[in-house]
Amino acid sequence: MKNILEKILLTKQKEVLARKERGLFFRPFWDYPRKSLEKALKTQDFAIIAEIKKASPSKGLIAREFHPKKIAEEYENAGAAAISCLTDEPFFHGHLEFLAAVREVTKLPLLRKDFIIDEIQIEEARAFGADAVLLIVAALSPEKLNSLLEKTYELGLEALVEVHDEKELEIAIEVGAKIIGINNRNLKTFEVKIETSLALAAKVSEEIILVSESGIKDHADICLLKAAGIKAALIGETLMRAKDKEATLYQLLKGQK
Ligand SMILES: O=P(O)(O)OC[C@@H](O)[C@@H](O)c1c[nH]c2ccccc12
Repeated sequence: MKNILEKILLTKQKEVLARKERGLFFRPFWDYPRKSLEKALKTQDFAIIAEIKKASPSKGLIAREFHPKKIAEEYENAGAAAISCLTDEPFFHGHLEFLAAVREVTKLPLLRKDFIIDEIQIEEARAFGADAVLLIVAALSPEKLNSLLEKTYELGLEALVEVHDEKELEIAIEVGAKIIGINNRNLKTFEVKIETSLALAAKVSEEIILVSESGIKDHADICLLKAAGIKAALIGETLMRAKDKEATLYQLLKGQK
């Protein structure tokens, strides 16, 4: 039996091949002023990257009503530092067009959240309005990670490099990642443990920006992260399920209404 990450990556390889056969089509959109994710994460006391995600393999359908532009506006009004938008179609019900739609309404840095295995997906990310891309260490050889990172910088984008354990963290540091996401969710088993972030944070030097990802549900979680010296979190489900996203984001940060 293949684990879910292996399944997703197989599907992704087919997607990339098909895209290459069709050729890239560019939207007429390219000189949008890029926003720095790094800067946005540094300027707040605790920064939240708010995620737009309709469904996931671990949770199924998360949001029945789904209007990416409206959600992006709510996130920006609520004081999110940046927005992450899922573009994977088969497993997360995302779309590249959601990214472009969100770009039209937000000035916040925008992250393309997908399983990136090929340079062409970074060109797409830029073409559809992203400022940054996610690169998952578990999905790539160190050589491929390196070349994707180079491509990212060459296109004027930034990368959130995702790790889940100490070995992956070492690789991320080795390739010079400036922003490292620690995924609390094991992509092979779906198990979520915030302790993953707490334990790995101690091994990272101050110049690197750490983002704790997945399973963050309340202010108590954020207090734990802060105590471990982590200054940013990527939050999807908790916000996507909230009727009042503004109030929920405020509660996450402040612990009260
Ligand atoms: O919805 P959550 O538990 O708050 O998690 C958000 C984010 O961390 C998660 O969507 C994620 C982390 N890494 C990924 C890689 C691909 C797709 C999705 C993800």
